[in-house]
Amino acid sequence: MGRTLAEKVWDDHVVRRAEGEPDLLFIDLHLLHEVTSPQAFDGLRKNGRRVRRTDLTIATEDHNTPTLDIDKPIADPVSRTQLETLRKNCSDFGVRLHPLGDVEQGVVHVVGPQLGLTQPGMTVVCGDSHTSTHGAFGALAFGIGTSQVEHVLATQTLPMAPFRTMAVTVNGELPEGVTAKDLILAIIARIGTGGGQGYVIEYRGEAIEKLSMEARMTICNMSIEAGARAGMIAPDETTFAYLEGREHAPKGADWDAAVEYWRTLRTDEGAVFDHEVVIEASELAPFVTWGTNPGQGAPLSASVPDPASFADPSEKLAAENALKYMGLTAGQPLREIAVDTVFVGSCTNGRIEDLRAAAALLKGRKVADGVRMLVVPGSVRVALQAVEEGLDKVFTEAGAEWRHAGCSMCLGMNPDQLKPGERSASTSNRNFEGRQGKGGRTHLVSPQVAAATAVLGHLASPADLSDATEPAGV
Ligand SMILES: CC(C)[C@@](O)(CC(=O)O)C(=O)O
Ligand code: SF4
Repeated sequence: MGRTLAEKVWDDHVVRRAEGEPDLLFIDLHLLHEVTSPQAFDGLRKNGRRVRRTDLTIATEDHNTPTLDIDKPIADPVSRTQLETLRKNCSDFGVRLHPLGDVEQGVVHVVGPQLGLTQPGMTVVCGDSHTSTHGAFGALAFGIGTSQVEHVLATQTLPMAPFRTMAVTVNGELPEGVTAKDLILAIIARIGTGGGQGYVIEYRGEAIEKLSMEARMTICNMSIEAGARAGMIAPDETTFAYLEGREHAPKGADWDAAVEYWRTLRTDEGAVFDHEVVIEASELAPFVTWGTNPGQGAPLSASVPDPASFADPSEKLAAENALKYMGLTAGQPLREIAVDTVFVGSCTNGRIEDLRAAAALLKGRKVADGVRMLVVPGSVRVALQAVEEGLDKVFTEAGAEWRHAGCSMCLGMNPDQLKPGERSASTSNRNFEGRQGKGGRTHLVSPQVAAATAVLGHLASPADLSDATEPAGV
């Protein structure tokens, strides 16, 4: 029987297989950041171990870093300790580090692909659940815990329990104004935040093949929000074009050999997935979350749902609690929800394509009075590219704040936070209670919806900025 893409990559990395034991996989790329690496390095020290493959290991600073006054001492003592500890660990163990201020610094899941480190057919791990981002390249990429970070640092291998395979096939084409973010939010709403539990999801179909690499990264990034171990998209000409010439991508004859192998990384005809989901792209519309998990979302044209409409008792209770925390009323049109903050950034939507999309809508327009908009590039390279294209000027002239690269307001671990009761439209990936700051309320949106919302001051889409029409969505 044929094999799926995920099974092929897995099989190519088994270094030990024994009856009744998990396979031991070789890890091609290990990414580190300041939050989930300190204990792992301490474990190496305690056992007198070194980092087995420093050439396959790279670190960056992103979660605790400020996005303003980056040349000043880090004010917050916890953040300062996290960053100083990472710097000492990387120096002590000989691990490459791109620290705050370095031209290659940025959010770890933006930096890996941009350096050409993430490649088709690789196994990629990081102590971060959004490592699934790298599956956009046809890599088997997944988040790991601190003890697993230590195991990989020490051995460059990882014992892994087997996974099931799920195909999410998206037929047709995304309608105008409907983006990869709307698609992944709709998929999560469809299968639920636990629907992907134990699965590696392969996204397939015409609509997926038409996506850029940035859009594919947005999709794979949020696979974890459906509970999936990883998300993958088969590499193709779009992938190769993105990678060719990047710093760590193969060159010359190595490039040719690599592409020859990468072309084999496709699910075989006749291969059977454990589960299949089919989505009609034409039915989709701009999507926003109303609740406190990424699965509590709906088309922007809809209204806040009535918790009584949920048949499942746990979903009903979750909806009741969510509306309470979010300060929303059942039946309230989502377009009538006013926001005071808009955040464009994160490893979900902080790349140059995302900034271009937001800038295109903000050009010649103003951020609404009373709305604070932060635009935070996913990396310094993205920021430099944006400046070269004049996007920073578009944002500042519209009244938005143009910041330095980092995770920023995606999570409340650095100065960029919501105050209690503040409400944001955010291009990040999690809307949990307090995610962006204690008492903060988060609506997950695409960069396009974020920009339209910033201009109008309430959840809105590009169609609301003009007399364009858009599908209502399902
Ligand atoms: C909390 C932070 C370290 C993290 O990056 C962790 C994770 O994704 O696993 C997140 O976005 O939640
Ligand atoms: S941008 Fe957000 S989701 Fe991504 S790694 Fe940083 S904190 Fe995690």
